[in-house]
Amino acid sequence: MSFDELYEIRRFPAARKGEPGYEQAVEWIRAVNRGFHQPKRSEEQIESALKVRIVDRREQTGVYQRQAVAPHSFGAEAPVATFGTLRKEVNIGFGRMLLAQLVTAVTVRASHRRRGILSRVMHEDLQRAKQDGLALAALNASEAVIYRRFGFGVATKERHIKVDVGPRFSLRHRPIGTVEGVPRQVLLDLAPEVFSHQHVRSPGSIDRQESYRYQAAGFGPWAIDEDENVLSALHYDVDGQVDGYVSYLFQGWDSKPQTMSIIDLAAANDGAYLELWRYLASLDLVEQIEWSKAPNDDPLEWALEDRRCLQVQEEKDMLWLRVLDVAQALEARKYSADGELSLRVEDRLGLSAGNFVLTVQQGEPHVRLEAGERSVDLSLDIAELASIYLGGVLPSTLLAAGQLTEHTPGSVLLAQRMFALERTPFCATHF
Ligand SMILES: CC(=O)SCCNC(=O)CCNC(=O)[C@H](O)C(C)(C)COP(=O)(O)OP(=O)(O)OC[C@H]1O[C@@H](n2cnc3c(N)ncnc32)[C@H](O)[C@@H]1OP(=O)(O)O
Repeated sequence: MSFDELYEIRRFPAARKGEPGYEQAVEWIRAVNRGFHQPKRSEEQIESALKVRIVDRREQTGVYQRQAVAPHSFGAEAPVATFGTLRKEVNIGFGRMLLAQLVTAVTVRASHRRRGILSRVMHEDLQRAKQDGLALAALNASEAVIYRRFGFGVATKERHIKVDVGPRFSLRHRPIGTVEGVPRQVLLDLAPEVFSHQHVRSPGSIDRQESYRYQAAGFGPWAIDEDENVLSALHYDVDGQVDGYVSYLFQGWDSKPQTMSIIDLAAANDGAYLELWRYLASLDLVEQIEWSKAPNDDPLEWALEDRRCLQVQEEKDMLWLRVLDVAQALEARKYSADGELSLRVEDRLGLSAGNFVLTVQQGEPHVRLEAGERSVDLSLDIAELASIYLGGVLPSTLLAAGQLTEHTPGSVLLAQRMFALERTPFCATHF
C-alpha cells in the first residue's frame, strides 16, 4: 500500500480546553511524551502546556492511520507520528534577524519507523516554509545522524560545565553594578525583557518561546509545577536598571561536592554575565556550580584567575540550521570583509541548489544565481553552508575534513574572513 493509503497527515494549532481541537491536541502531546519516553503527564500539565503553545502559534502535525488499527492498540485518534513547528527570529550576526521555521517534537511510533514518515513530513514542511518566504529552518537534534540528510548542519554548540567555586575561584574582571536575591516570580516579567537584550547581541540566538519565562521563574517546562526551592537573583547596572538574571536550584546536602545548578541565566551585557557568576560563587555552603547549557566559547573561562576551576563535562551540537533559500539567506547577512565568491551549493532535497555569486562591498552583499558553467571558487553541501553561515565553524576546518572543495586558491581564507561574525555564535534557546 502507498503512503497515502496508509497514512493521513493533519496539521492543527494548539487549543484551550473546551475549544474545538482540544482533544486532538491532547492526544498529540501524549504521543510526543511516549515518543521521548517521558513520564505520563497529567491533564492539568497538558492543558497548561497547550495554553503556552497558543502564544507561540505552534503548529502541530500528526500522522494518523487510515486503515483499521491493530486490536487493543492505541485508537485511530492517537497519531503514529508527531512533528511540531513554530516561527521565531534568529540573530544572524551584527544584530540582524531572520525569521526561521523551528522544528520540534519529532517522533514516530516504533512500530511505524523506517517507512519514510519523517522524510515525508520533513520534505512537506520545509517546502511549505520556503513557499511562505522563509530562508531558514532550525532544530535541536536528539541524535547527530538523523538530520544532515535533510540539509541541516550544526551552527552552534553548547557545553555542560562544572565550576569549582571554592577558595580557588577568583575573577580578574572589574566588578560593575550590584546583585540582589529576589523572589523567583519576578522573572515572569523580567526574564523576557533581559533576554531580549541578550538576543540582539548574540549571533545564533533564537527568540524564546513563552514557556521560558515560566521555567526561569520556577514553574517547570509545563508552566504549572511550581518549585518553591528555585532561587533567583538580578544584576543591576550602575543606574539601577536590571540587566541580568539567574535562577538556580540547590542539589541538596547529599550532593558531593555541594552543588547549585543553574536553571537559566541571561545577561544584557558581558559585565552582568560575569557579575552573576561572581554572585553564584559567593553563595555560602556551595562548592560547585553546574550548568548544562553554557556557551561553548565562554568569557568566564578567560576571566578566571585559575581557568581550571571550569571543567567541561560535555560539549555537544546545539542549533542545527537548514538554509531554505540560499540567495535570501546570503543577502540578509552583513559581512566582515569585502570580496567576491562563487559558491556551488548542492541540495539533495532540491530546495535551493545552484551556483551563487556573492559580492560584498562595505559589508553589504549582492547575490546572483548563475545559470550555466561559470567558474566556481568553492563547492559545498547546503548542510555545510548552514555551518559556516553563522561563523560557527571555519571553512578551513571543513576543507580539512573533506566537506568543502576549494577550486580557486585563497577562496577558503576569503570565505573565512567574509563570514566571520562579531562573536562566537551561541543559542541559549532550546525548543
Ligand atoms: C527535532 C527533534 O525533535 S529531534 C527528535 C527526534 N526524535 C527521536 O529521537 C525520537 C525517537 N525516534 C523516532 O521517533 C524516529 O526514529 C525518527 C523520528 C528519528 C525517524 O523517523 P522515521 O519515520 O523512522 O524516519 P524515516 O523512515 O523517514 O527515515 C529517514 C532516514 O533517516 C534514517 N534514520 C532515521 N532515524 C535514524 C536514527 N535514529 N539513526 C540513524 N538513521 C536514522 C533512516 O534510516 C532513513 O535513512 P535513508 O534516507 O537513508 O533511507
